[in-house]
Amino acid sequence: MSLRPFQRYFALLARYLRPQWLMALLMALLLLVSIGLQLENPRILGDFIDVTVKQGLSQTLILVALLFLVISLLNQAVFVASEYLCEKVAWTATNALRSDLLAHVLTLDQGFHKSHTQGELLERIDGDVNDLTNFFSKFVVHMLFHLLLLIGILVVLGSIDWILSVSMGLYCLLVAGALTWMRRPSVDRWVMARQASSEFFGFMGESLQAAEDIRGNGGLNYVWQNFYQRFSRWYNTTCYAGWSGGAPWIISQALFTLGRVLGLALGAYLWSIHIASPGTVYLIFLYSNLLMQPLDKIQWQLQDLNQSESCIRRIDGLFKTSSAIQDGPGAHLAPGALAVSFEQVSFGYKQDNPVLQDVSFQVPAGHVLGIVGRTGSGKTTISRLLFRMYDPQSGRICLNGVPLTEMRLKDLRQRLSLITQDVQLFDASVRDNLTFFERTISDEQVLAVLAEIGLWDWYQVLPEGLDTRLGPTGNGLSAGESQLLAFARVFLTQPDLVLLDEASSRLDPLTEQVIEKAVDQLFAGRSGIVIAHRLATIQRADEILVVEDGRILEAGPRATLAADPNSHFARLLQHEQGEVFV
Ligand SMILES: Nc1ncnc2c1ncn2[C@@H]1O[C@H](COP(=O)(O)OP(=O)(O)OP(=O)(O)O)[C@@H](O)[C@H]1O
Repeated sequence: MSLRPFQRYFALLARYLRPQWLMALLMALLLLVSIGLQLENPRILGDFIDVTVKQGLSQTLILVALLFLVISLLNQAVFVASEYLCEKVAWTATNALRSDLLAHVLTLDQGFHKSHTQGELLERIDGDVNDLTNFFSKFVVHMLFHLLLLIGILVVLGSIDWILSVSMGLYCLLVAGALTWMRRPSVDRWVMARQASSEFFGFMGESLQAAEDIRGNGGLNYVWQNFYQRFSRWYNTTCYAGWSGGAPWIISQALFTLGRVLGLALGAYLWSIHIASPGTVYLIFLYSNLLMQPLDKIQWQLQDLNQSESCIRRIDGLFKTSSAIQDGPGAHLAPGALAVSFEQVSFGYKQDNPVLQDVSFQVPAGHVLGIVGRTGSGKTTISRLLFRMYDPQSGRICLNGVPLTEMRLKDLRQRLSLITQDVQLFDASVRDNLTFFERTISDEQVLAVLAEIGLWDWYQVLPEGLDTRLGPTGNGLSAGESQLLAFARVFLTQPDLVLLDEASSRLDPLTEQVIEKAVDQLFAGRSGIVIAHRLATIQRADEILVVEDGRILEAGPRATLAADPNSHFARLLQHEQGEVFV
């Protein structure tokens, strides 16, 4: 049998139990005490029988009975204390593992996140770890506890007669071998069951998120059908994995019965050759019975390990998934407005499906670039590349002449801000939603920004001011108000390059006018990129880029292009009446 899975288990255990070594030590001590007490009680019972046979009812008998009671009570108290410690150790370890997994998943690139549903990731971060609770607490402790108990029983049996410990020891080896051999096949079945559960939760997450659209578009039947199919698959694979553990259980019960018979037979044999008294024969029977307890528990733990192993494999796999976007060495960018350059950039979300081809343009520091183009022409992709959500397949992108790949991701993203039409709000206070949990931003700064962008009236009716909770996904805010909050965030972070991707698309003309003034202030002393369908929203742009099918159709200073009647941009302007879409 390969030792690799065990190396994996112990690496994981060592990593998450080491910080709690004191608690784990205490747990081990209680364990030893409990073993001692469990081994002592049958001895007392044996003495009780021998005293009864020799002396009949006597004071010694009462003392022996009282001792038996005290030790039983003590054993229960030790058991409760050790269970408490097990739970504590397990929760601390699994919580640390959960946060490490979450931190790792958050560093993974956009490509990874687009190819996994939120529900699936939740199940992998929480569901898989949840199933390891027993592994972290009971597995080690119980395996250790029951192995020690098993050794203790064999030693005690050896103290009666060596034949007892040798024969029962051989029997234990036989049972352990059989259980290990039967354990392997069901691991893969548990992996399938875990995958089916991730897919089920992935689907549920997606459906709940889109509940409004599904109801509105009559898609309930589709949801029910899929719910049923995925749930059936989860149920069937879990049952299949569970049943595959049934055969080892039945065989182990048969082996345990064999062990009890062996104990009785050995006791009878020793009694027949006058080595054992009736009390000792009973003692041998009790210890043989007691031997079944560690064997049974070890068997159950090995069953549980099947499930744990499937989770450990998946957790391992997640940890081994690395981001396609690697952090740069940390090139420094001078403070102030940033110049942007795209140099022959080509990119596709899939290798053989180019979305941008040979795109080159420059935005001098402090200038604003307007990007226009038809739906699906690649405008948003340009902003994603600038944020290094993805890396281009060829060409390079620079800020102030420094390639993005040379910069630390954190430094890069601190210098840029992006507002899109999809504003992500959190179930947190208005303050936290605006400052993105940054405590160094004062309330005065927040209030000044709210007044500046026309949200003062909205703020004044908030029941608890900045402490008002917005509720899940910004409950209670209109789409336009959410977009205004996104503007407020950017005002507070003071970036050096601002990207607006259809940022004012959900605002009414009056609110847009208010925001426009604020945006003029925002662009002062900064560089900007504005992606827009409505030409009116790129009035302030210095340069214009017209994109079509992932290529640059036209580029140049806005004034020059507007003045050239042959330019594509001028033709678009000529056709613009009110709201004309490009
Ligand atoms: N995550 C993704 N995975 C695969 N293909 C994508 C992904 N995002 C966008 N695309 C595809 O890339 C192309 C360009 O998309 P992009 O969002 O950049 O266009 P756009 O010009 O911003 O469109 P719109 O004006 O509608 O926002 C489209 O064909 C789109 O289907």
